[in-house]
Amino acid sequence: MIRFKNLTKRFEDGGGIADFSFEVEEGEVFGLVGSKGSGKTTALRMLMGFEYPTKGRCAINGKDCVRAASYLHRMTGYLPDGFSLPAVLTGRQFLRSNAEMRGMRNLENLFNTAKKLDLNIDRKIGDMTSADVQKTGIVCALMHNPPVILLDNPFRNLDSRTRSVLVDLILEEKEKGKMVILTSDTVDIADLTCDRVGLLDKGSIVYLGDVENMRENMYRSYLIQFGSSRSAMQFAKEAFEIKSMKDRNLVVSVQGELLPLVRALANYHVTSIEPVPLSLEETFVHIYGGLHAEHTDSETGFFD
Ligand SMILES: Nc1ncnc2c1ncn2[C@@H]1O[C@H](COP(=O)(O)OP(=O)(O)OP(=O)(O)O)[C@@H](O)[C@H]1O
Repeated sequence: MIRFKNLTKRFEDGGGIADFSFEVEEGEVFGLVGSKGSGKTTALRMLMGFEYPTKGRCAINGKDCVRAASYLHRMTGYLPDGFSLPAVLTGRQFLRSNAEMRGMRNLENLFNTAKKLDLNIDRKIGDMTSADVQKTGIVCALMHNPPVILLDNPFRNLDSRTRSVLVDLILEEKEKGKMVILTSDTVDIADLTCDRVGLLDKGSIVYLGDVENMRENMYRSYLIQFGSSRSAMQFAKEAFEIKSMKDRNLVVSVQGELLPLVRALANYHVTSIEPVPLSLEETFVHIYGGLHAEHTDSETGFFD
């Protein structure tokens, strides 16, 4: 189990994290979601023992993350955010040297993961695209089959096809009983992969709970194109929240269940429906405003 107990880190610039207290179990994918500078990287670096807590502690399987850092590194796969790799090495050379450092003999998992991600490991890292560098980092984090997986912004730089491969890889790890924490600055990624999420705002967890629960309460908006502007105007009179209207296009918002919207649309000639992504701010307003947080320490006012 990964355990945060009142974990607090305060940097000189006032940033950091405040009073994290939660647990992540085996077979669970936990998402830390927040905007830039909200403390996601700090939380993972503290699990790696790279930063000393100002207060509180974090532990993995009962072992303190600072005191037992080198022991814990052996059982952890860590993908840092915005890392750089040695440009002169090929992917294969880099991954092999990491495998050697870990004392790995069987490289099957390394090659399989690279293959799933469609990564050519024989290219020089200096000649790789940013997506391939990210894939190399992901292979490095997963290749030794670690029970603990910490992925900082893992979907960064990846195209939509690779994103869905990575979602499958993460879900496979979960099925194997791994403990996974990943970070994201968008809720949709967490929605696809995580069992639970913690929404971070300025270093504090403002909402912690099941993705299922978040999804039920989540607002979603759809851009709906009708066959004619007359149909669009007719639909606008139905009992749905219309965010905007232009010619035969409506942006409609719904909370939770989609079925009522789908049922109502069945009576109209609709030519296309596209989801409109919510900004993190909108998500915060709807989720934080609409739900009682299971745990929130923002009122401790550490950063005040
Ligand atoms: N080593 C450090 N020294 C000083 N301040 C730091 C350090 N690491 C992080 N901070 C500060 O802590 C805050 C949180 O940073 P952090 O990198 O954890 O946020 P983040 O949510 O991961 O952001 P991003 O999405 O940009 O990666 C920021 O205000 C940052 O300036």
